[in-house]
Amino acid sequence: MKPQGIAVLGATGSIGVNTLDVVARHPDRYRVVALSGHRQVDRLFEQACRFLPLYVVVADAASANALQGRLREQGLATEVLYGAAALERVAALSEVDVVMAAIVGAAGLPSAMAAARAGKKILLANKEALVVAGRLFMETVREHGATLLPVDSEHNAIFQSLPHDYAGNLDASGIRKIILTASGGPFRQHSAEALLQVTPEDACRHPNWVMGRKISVDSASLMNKGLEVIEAHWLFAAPPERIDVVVHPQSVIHSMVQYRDGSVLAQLGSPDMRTPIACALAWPERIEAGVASLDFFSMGSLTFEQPDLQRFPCLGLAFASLQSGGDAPAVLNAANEVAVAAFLEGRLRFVDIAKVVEATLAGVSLSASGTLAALLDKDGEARRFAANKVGSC
Ligand SMILES: NC(=O)C1=CN([C@@H]2O[C@H](COP(=O)(O)OP(=O)(O)OC[C@H]3O[C@@H](n4cnc5c(N)ncnc54)[C@H](OP(=O)(O)O)[C@@H]3O)[C@@H](O)[C@H]2O)C=CC1
Ligand SMILES: CC(=O)[C@@H](O)[C@H](O)COP(=O)(O)O
Ligand SMILES: [Mn+2]
Repeated sequence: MKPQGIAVLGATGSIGVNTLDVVARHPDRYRVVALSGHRQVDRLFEQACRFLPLYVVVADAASANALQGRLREQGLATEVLYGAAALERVAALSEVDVVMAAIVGAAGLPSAMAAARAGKKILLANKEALVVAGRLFMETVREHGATLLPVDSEHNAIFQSLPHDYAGNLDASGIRKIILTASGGPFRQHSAEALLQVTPEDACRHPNWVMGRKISVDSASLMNKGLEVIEAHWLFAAPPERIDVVVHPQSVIHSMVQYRDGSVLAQLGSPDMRTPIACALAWPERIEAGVASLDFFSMGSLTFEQPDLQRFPCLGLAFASLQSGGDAPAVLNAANEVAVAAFLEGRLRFVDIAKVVEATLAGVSLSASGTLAALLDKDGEARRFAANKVGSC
């Protein structure tokens, strides 16, 4: 069997590194064609030396020139490209069969769309692409015969728990509800007063998962779960009222599908992203991912709670934006990206993230607009509004 060509966009991040860990276990199956990073050029250099891609992509010309020189010194033929257009180019290369979309934030949308337009097999970690442009992204996937496989652990669990021939109709498949599990994050048991004092380091200390800083803060605010509700809506054609969120602090059950006859199918596993990555890479086959089996006897109990929307309003805001439809989720996402960046830089309190998002949803005019250009314009407008709001918090 000829190895499949893979482009890992966001290779230097948490998902990217885990993807390369799985890929390295299967040199007979996968050949790395392209890797991208943004600021972590040293890490990208090491990855290029190990995986010998045809192309690497970095943020700017200066980094590209420096990296090209270092790679030449090593005798490597890898070509270094830079900028957003280069990400779109490598996502559509004829040598690429599979694109891992693992850039964080709305910045990952154009390259994920390019992969869809080129009819690639897309392993989607970048949930923000679906939050910003879910309808358009799903239409593009269908129109160009691309294959979309969810990598986000909850959506991968749902994908595994759905009928294999699921065609986007819950009723036709006898499904009552999609049940997303949430760990509750590092502040699950914090009082409202304690939340006033938390730091970026506290927020990035997730109880179960090791992840990038932006998604870690989203998990702490429950915005991650809100983004995942919107992601599930588009991936599985599930209306908001058919999506439930259940807090499950152990992160062993990664999500569930409840059927009409009372059955609930779930996917369980250790909290290790190599499992959903390997599942998506090899589907419908199963490959070794380097993840140990669950040890049921040492696991202790699995528990469940209601999410608390008073202390964690971001989840409610995300549901409300999904109900509003149109560009409201894009506005929610843009405001959240601005607020989270400000929090991580020490310019905003944790509790003010939700306030900035709420004010932006109320302050920016919302519309039913559908084109990518209109959504990106709205994203820019929402970012400017949110940045002003951060300044006045
Ligand atoms: N981490 C996890 O376990 C999970 C992550 N996800 C989702 O996967 C995506 C990636 O998350 P994660 O790996 O944690 O994030 P990281 O912050 O660890 O990595 C992000 C990657 O994107 C690159 N990047 C950042 N900004 C830009 C930009 N403007 N243009 C191009 N590339 C950029 C980074 O480059 P560099 O580091 O070189 O600057 C890095 O390679 C997110 O959408 C997240 O929600 C979903 C489920 C689980
Ligand atoms: C690993 C993964 O998929 C993350 O999105 C994870 O789910 C975060 O956990 P919580 O948002 O449930 O805390
Ligand atoms: Mn998730």
